[in-house]
Amino acid sequence: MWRRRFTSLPLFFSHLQQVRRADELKICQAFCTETVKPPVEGESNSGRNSPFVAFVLGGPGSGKGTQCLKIAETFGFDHIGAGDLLRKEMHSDSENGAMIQKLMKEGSIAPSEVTVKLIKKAIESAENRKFLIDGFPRSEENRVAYERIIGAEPNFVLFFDCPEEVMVKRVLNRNEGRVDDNEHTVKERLKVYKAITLPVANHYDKKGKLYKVDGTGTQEEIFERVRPIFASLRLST
Ligand SMILES: Nc1ncnc2c1ncn2[C@@H]1O[C@H](COP(=O)(O)OP(=O)(O)O)[C@@H](O)[C@H]1O
Ligand SMILES: O=c1ccn([C@@H]2O[C@H](COP(=O)(O)OP(=O)(O)O)[C@@H](O)[C@H]2O)c(=O)[nH]1
Ligand SMILES: [Mg+2]
Repeated sequence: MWRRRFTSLPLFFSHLQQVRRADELKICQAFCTETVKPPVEGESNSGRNSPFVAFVLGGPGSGKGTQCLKIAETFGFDHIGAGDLLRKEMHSDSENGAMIQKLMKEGSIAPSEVTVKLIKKAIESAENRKFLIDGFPRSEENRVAYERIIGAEPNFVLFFDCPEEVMVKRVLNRNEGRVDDNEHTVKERLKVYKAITLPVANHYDKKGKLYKVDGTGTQEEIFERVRPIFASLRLST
């Protein structure tokens, strides 16, 4: 049976030397509380086998993908990049391909049912039961759709806090041939992020599930801020 346990609280706090007291309280709440919503019949995978899920949020270029790779490698999580799933769908023969490309170019958000369906499929097809869901939910509508279809809230939410000018610089230097890595789209994406995605972070903050990490500095420096959070998890099957 899949169960979550948060053990060794003293060890956990000793790891968090650089973390402010308020954040310690938040992360403690994050690991100690969990609300599981009643699932919609036939749509949910919640229950005894529900996976351990961390949403990873932050603006465009805040370093979500980069840090997820490190977390996945170090702590054995599967990394589900919502944007990566949509790009894969866009490059396939899917009926949604053209629509996704248009939305990405505009910096808009894809319909929830499309993204949640892709995420659900990725979760269900994995052997792993620990997931980082990177870049999702991007709107309150995304969040509600996920919680309804998956039938559970995330266990906690990691949030990379980064100044706009740093994020823009990183995006414009990303050089991965993405349709949205240009000055016009990044400006649109920042507007969408502030108006539509930040309320999702605020929602989880109010529930004590948000863990905010300073997203500035080198990749290694940032990972050293992230490491204690995951090092303190005690998951058992
Ligand atoms: N700490 C960092 N310092 C400098 N560049 C970074 C840092 N973290 C990531 N990058 C680079 O910035 C770009 C955006 O990072 P990425 O992880 O894709 O961010 P996000 O997924 O949040 O959009 C990538 O080219 C990445 O290599
Ligand atoms: O849940 C999601 C995730 C991504 N996107 C779209 O995909 C783009 C790129 O997302 P990604 O997470 O790859 O971008 P990042 O923040 O990593 O730069 C976003 O601007 C949206 O257009 C979306 O619609 N829903
Ligand atoms: Mg990314």
